[in-house]
Amino acid sequence: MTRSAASPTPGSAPAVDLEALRFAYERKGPDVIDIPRFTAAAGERVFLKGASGSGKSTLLGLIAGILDARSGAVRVLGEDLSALSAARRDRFRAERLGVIFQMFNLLPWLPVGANIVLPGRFSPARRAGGLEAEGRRLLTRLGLDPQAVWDRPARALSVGQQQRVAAARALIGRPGLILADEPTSALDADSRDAFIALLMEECAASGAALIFVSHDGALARHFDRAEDLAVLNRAGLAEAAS
Ligand SMILES: Nc1ncnc2c1ncn2[C@@H]1O[C@H](COP(=O)(O)OP(=O)(O)OP(=O)(O)O)[C@@H](O)[C@H]1O
Repeated sequence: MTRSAASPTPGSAPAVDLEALRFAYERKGPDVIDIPRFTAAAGERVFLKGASGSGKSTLLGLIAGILDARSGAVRVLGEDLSALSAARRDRFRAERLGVIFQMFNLLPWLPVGANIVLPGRFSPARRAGGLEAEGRRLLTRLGLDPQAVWDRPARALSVGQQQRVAAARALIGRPGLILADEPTSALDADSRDAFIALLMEECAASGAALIFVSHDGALARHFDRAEDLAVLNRAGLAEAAS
């Protein structure tokens, strides 16, 4: 289901470059991920389709440096993650990646605005420019009124609104790569299409690559390229999951 690929910026490292990547949750357990090769060019927006349990969140965890590969290479924005300590990987993630993960929810007791500008606390690189102005601009673009929500605790928003706040937080400070794990699951079809269109525009404007995973193949048409995890991942979890 490969579509036309975006042209990479000449001379820039791929956003993601996986080679002979294998991962298991248990030391002697079966592979959950077995991907011979996967690359996403700088600035490329890639859709990864996979059934529930096919390894989507696990793969994003490996690309984000949250999980350690059993073997193989995970290169992200030119950095070989296996060569970094866990602490350096955490810093790399804070400085260079934007994540919209099911498991990385907002801090519920913090106001929306504080959640959005949080990446700037951990990374000088993402502090450049007016963080608050940029956060308010992103919220507006994502269909939320900053006046109304900036000072409200995140937990007071609906799940769909919280997903949009998480998107603004991921985009702030122009990270080189955005990882998104089913960020539209709480949205109706119209809001979902609008959300994806805006996410794509914001990634294009900031030059960020995007890896977006979902079980919903209908979303593939929005992206530069679409891949099926059942084909990419030889661990063969998809049959078991479907
Ligand atoms: N912490 C864990 N420990 C052990 N096995 C796990 C763990 N997390 C996931 N798995 C297993 O790894 C496989 C892939 O899970 P993963 O969460 O990556 O799938 P997914 O495609 O993201 O699923 P979903 O769409 O339902 O979120 C599944 O068989 C799952 O049971």
